[in-house]
Amino acid sequence: MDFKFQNSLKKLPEDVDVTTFLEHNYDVLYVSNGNGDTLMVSSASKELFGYSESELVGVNVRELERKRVFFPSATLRVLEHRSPVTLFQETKPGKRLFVFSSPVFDETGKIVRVVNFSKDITEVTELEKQLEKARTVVEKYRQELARVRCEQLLKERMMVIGSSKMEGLMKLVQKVAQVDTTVLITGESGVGKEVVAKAIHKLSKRSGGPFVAINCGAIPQTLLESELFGYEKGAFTGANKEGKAGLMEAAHGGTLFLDEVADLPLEFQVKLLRVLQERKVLRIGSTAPRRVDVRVIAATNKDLSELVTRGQFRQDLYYRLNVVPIEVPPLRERIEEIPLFVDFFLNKFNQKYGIVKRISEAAVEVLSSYTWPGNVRELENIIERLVVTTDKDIIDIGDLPETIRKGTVKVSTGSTLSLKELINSIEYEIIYEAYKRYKNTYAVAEILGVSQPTVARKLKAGPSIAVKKFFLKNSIINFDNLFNSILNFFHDIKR
Ligand SMILES: Nc1ncnc2c1ncn2[C@@H]1O[C@H](COP(=O)(O)OP(=O)(O)OP(=O)(O)O)[C@@H](O)[C@H]1O
Repeated sequence: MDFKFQNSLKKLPEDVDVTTFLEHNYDVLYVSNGNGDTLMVSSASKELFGYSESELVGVNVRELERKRVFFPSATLRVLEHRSPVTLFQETKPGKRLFVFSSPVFDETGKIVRVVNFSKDITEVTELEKQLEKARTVVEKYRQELARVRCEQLLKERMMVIGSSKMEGLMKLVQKVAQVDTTVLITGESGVGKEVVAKAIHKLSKRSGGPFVAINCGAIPQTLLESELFGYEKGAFTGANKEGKAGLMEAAHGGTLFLDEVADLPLEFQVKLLRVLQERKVLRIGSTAPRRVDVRVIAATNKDLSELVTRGQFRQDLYYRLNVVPIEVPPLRERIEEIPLFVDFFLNKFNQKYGIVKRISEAAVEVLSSYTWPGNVRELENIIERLVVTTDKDIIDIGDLPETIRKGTVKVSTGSTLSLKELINSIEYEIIYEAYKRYKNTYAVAEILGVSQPTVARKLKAGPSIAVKKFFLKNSIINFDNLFNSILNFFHDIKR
């Protein structure tokens, strides 16, 4: 009979590289007739199917599939679709085969043979499984390592993390540290944006590499390009004779921290964007770009999206930097951390100046009720000043600067609060303070001489929106501050 193989390769799905498959020798050849009866199996059949050639010849592949000698049967799929198939097959002795199966037609288009070439991939599959297991183990170790490193940060007392807000932030930091994505850290001045950037670097696989911080606002515009990208020898008058690598190259293998990124001039933003996209820098005066492997973390205390709207920051660069945004909350939103910070900085400056100063609980309490417009940096500066200037061993309330002792933040007389709203805010604060102490609206009602429903209603209503805005605007967070602020307010009015 005149058999001819269909020109089957052209009809295969594109992702199946059968040529490569056939070039690599197969382990078993299996031939059936157009009815699915086994005509011939090569000698590996005993090992791969659990049956010898003589046991299989004459048996129909439907029966063999039903008995799970092999499953699924490639021959049956070929008979069904009248075209070649490739599939993975499990066999009775637990082997896994990759099967390429093709029909053979006679002149009338009838399938007269189905030929299977099978490759034993059991070992490969086993290896893949082991690899997957190994990957899972590595991933577990990686996560564990990140956790240990994070603990280390705390143990080495590198940073204070003591509020639910900062704990949540650190969880995000641990996650982003594992991947090389660009991060944009936002937050008021002095909240610890650089500290967070350093933590990301420390927790990442780049921790062995450099951490290069650039204050984009502090470098004169004319020097930005040479500072960041470097220059070749003789690139411009006054340039170093040997040429110089820029900070970008200095950060190779590590992390580049672009602080105050909003201060970059627009023309320079285009150049930076190109470098970030291509990961290559071109030194001034050079024509050969150099590859740089850096992870970029940017920070700003400005609203970049607002600057984009105003056309002062390039939108494309904004998107490039704002892949993962992290917002560091101001110190007034994590006041529970203030005693930890006091302790942290006291230790730091005791060590720096080789002295042993302590601080009274009462002084810590006063420090904790101040609103810290300058955030952590302001608190740090004050502790340093106290350590250096206080004569006694124990720093007490009397040693604190007057502004902090009074707990006041200057209130501008341009306030829009009416007298009624001021009275409302005082009333609310009194009820709220009493409720904090007695934790019972009936007790509060009795002490303040009002009815319980009044207490409950006023507590539920809270201060008016105008009062809340007033509080925010003047950074008032507690009763002492409020009271002092209001006194100041009246004082200013009287003058
Ligand atoms: N969580 C923290 N633990 C310990 N020190 C901190 C922490 N946060 C901030 N600091 C300290 O406060 C000071 C200000 O922090 P940092 O420079 O990171 O703030 P920043 O937000 O980057 O400020 P800027 O907006 O001015 O660039 C630094 O001396 C830093 O060491």
